[in-house]
Amino acid sequence: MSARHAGGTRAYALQGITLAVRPGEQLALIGPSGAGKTTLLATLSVGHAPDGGRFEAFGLDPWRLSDRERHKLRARLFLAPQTPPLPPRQRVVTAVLAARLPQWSLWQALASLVRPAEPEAAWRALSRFNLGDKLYARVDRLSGGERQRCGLARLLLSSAQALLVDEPLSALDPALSQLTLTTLQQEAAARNAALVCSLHQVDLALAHFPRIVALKEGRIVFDLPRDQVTQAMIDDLYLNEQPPANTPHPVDLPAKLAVGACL
Ligand SMILES: Nc1ncnc2c1ncn2[C@@H]1O[C@H](COP(=O)(O)OP(=O)(O)OP(=O)(O)O)[C@@H](O)[C@H]1O
Repeated sequence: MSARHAGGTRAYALQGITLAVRPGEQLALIGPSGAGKTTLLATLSVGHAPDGGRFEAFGLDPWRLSDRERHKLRARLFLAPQTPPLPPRQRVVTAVLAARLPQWSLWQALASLVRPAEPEAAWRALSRFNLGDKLYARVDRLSGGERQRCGLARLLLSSAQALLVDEPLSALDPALSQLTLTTLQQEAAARNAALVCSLHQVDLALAHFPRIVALKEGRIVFDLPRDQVTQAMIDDLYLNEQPPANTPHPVDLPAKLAVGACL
């Protein structure tokens, strides 16, 4: 399977990806910035159409389904983006309960905007991420890490069977990082859901996940059980990710940059 983005150069963001994830399986996606982790998660969650090859979710090709059927299929997958799209003026309780929308009738959904339908369920989900005290806080008053966990609490309230999580720890301290990964893994195990989690923290990926998939420049570099991943493989994956020893002098700038052309 391959994928590219509409804008920019139309270069492939993913190329020749072969990946099968079984129910209940837990894997970490690692790789340098720009490797294609977010694009892969968006493709797996049926948010981004592949540009070639074959892709199936739960045995169905989502892009051959009707809009209605594809919508139904999407409810079986939950993508937790790195920055959750939470309406700023909403209360946390309402934002978290939005995960229930696919399970509610229109009237239940509208009524819940006025009076939250299941505040206890939202509180339980938030508490698992140590955020129960923010139940009635406004979303735009949360810190970055609190927003991130609020987005993950939504995942707990969904009924998805595939949990796709993009860099859940980017705004969290070490203790909360451990709690967050443990909670996600317990939840996935409890519902026998697949868990695919992109991480920049290679040590945590290796400590928590039995299968490690490494991406670089849109391709899978390795897909191995963690005990077969060596330090040399990791070093190689992140090779060239260090800042250059000599920052280019302004006179070396390409002509386009020098005149500020950005179109
Ligand atoms: N909306 C977009 N339009 C055009 N190109 C994009 C878009 N989103 C991502 N890309 C490009 O696709 C490639 C893969 O990006 P992607 O965000 O999937 O990488 P990533 O591994 O998640 O990176 P990071 O770790 O920095 O989040 C990059 O070259 C990026 O510049």
